[in-house]
Amino acid sequence: MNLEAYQRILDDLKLDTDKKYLSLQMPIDGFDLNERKIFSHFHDAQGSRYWFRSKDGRYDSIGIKFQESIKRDKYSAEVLEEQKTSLFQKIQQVAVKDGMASSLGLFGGTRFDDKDTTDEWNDFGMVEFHLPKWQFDLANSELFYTVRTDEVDLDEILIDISDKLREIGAITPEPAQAPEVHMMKDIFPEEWKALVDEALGVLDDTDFRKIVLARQRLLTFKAQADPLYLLDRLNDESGTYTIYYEKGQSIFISKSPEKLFDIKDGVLRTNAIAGSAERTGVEATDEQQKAFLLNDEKNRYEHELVRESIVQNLEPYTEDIEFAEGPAILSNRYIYHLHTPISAKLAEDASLFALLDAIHPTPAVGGMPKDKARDYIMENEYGTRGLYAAPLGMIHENDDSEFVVSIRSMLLNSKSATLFAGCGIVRGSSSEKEHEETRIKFTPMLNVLGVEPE
Ligand SMILES: C=C(O[C@@H]1C=C(C(=O)O)C=C[C@H]1O)C(=O)O
Repeated sequence: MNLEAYQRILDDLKLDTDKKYLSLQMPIDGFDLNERKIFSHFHDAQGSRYWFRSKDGRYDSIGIKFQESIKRDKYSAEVLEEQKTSLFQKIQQVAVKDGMASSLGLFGGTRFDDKDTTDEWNDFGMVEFHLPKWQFDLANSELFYTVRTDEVDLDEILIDISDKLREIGAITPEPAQAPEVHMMKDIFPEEWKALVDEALGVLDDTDFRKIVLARQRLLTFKAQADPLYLLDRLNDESGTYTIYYEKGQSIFISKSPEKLFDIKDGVLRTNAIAGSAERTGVEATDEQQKAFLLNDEKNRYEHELVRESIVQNLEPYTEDIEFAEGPAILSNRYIYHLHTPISAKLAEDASLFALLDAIHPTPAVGGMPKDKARDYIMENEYGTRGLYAAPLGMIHENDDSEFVVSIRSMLLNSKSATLFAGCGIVRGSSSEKEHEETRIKFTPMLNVLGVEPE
């Protein structure tokens, strides 16, 4: 950080007082920062923080203190586009140096559906994207510091920021303790199996082809879980996304293997993921598991439904859709999936929020046909999905973006955690096997909580 050179840029800057915010972009490579130190330093901002790290490392972004948010109670692509445009218009963006790598982003997403609830999801709105005061881009070692133009002092700001960064860099946080589990139980396990059997009946009798049904496991703790412990544990599983999202009194966490889509320079990339087999950790067995998955008719059928449906949903917004003919194996720590990468060039007039609406929920987490499956889930599943299986991620002014399907996830409120896991029900599924598959899918979140899976 070359403070003198950056100060010269600010000395020449004309502060635009018509804008509400000034957002300064600066390198932070001279400071020894990580998520643990940053969260530890900003503990007072609990309830207004996020960490988002993508699978391929393009994003490793931490946001502290939401300054302003795009919010809606009902999803409307048009209104959200307008809100996004008008939020970015309120910001004077200044880079203290040329040629920096990243751009200011908003973090957030939507709930799975608009089921009206007054329950444990209350802290998270239907649609919310946040502009944080501090946005650390750890992937590129850059910081976006966003303040109100009527509060900024251009002579002091750089010194204040660098003092703060030095202070954060010097922190050695205490080792954090796992939450002590008081009770762990599955929510309505038998009723869930009965619901799967009922859904199988519906699949036989109608044009329904797939319904994804999720269930929950509840854990209670002796005391509230320590965010620093959870952050440490989130580093434990590579090859997945990391979402850690605090809002009000709640924390939502996901270790999803599944990208919804990303957009860079007008090209959209997504993938079909469906079809699962346990990864045991025993090499010979795991080779058999993979071979089984690649050749199993039910899993292949389920996978093709998902791929077909994604391609169909993308068609109105894209040109030149490309994907491989057959699926490959996606290996996660506890589970294998079938997956097919898909890419397409975005049409000139494609809108980000319209695309989001068109793609979500993919049949990997909703079903087919999409709208009927969503209604079936809303009416029949126990509880509310909220952010489980919902799209969460980062968006930018130019529509570059990345969204995750927030599965392998949980909600923490006060002294409890609710874990979510679902699986695709197609003709030929068995409620016992699906119950077992969802049990395996709880493992990543149990691992984050430091709880041995049974
Ligand atoms: C719905 C979940 O997982 C989804 C369902 C899958 C399946 O049924 O085979 C596989 C991967 C995910 O797309 C979940 O983990 O909760």
